[in-house]
Amino acid sequence: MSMLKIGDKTFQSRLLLGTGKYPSFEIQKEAVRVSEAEILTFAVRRMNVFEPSQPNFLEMLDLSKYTLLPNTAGAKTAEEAVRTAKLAKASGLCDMVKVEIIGCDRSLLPDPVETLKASEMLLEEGFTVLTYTSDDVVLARRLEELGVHAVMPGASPIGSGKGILNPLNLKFIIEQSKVPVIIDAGIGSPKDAAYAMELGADAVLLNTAVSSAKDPVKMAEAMKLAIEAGRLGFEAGRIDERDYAVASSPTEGLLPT
Ligand SMILES: CC(=O)[C@@H](O)[C@H](O)COP(=O)(O)O
Repeated sequence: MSMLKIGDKTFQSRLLLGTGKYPSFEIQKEAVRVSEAEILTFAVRRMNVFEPSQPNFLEMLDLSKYTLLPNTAGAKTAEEAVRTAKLAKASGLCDMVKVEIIGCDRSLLPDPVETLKASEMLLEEGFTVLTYTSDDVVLARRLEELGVHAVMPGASPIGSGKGILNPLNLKFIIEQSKVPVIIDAGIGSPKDAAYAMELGADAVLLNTAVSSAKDPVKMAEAMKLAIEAGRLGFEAGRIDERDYAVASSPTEGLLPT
């Protein structure tokens, strides 16, 4: 299977894992292990990164094995997002950042205007920028034109588990993009993850589907396998769909009955 390239980094795994809402750090650690994810995202403002007295999941990991992807969750404006990203960089975490600026408290959908602005500001500051966006095709193109290193359109609202609501928009975004497209948010089950990959996505970022599953460790493995299967299927090239049947066995040269 081909590798995933984001900015100047390459990855074997096409699963990016969020780090919130696990029942315990032990279960989370095991889920991360079996998922074989190499990129872990976490909300800078929720991780006790700057509070040494508080428990911090990152302390439990061998960080040399992972690329950390700090995200700006909690920011409502471009300026707040930039401040958060700079804080993460100053602490030596990573110069990659996931721009996440929520514009609606109920749907948790991103604010397109602030998202575009923050992405531009962070690119100017030299960050490797991965931007969480809605499945808006034109906005995804504008982000790519700015120079972001990956676009991350949502499948459906964060934590909803509704899966892919608009496959056509995702297909358009994938077709037009020269940077990686990472389907982010709303994945509910392995079938959604496989579908995203079969559409041609470069990777999937998910959190709730694993962390809140009855058995997060099993689900982490299921997601890993689904993403691998979906990618392989995409690379193999699926058959065309047709309305009428075509016999699977040859119809010529049959023995007389
Ligand atoms: C962890 C993270 O970055 C989330 O904001 C992300 O969008 C995942 O969404 P789900 O929890 O729906 O997978």
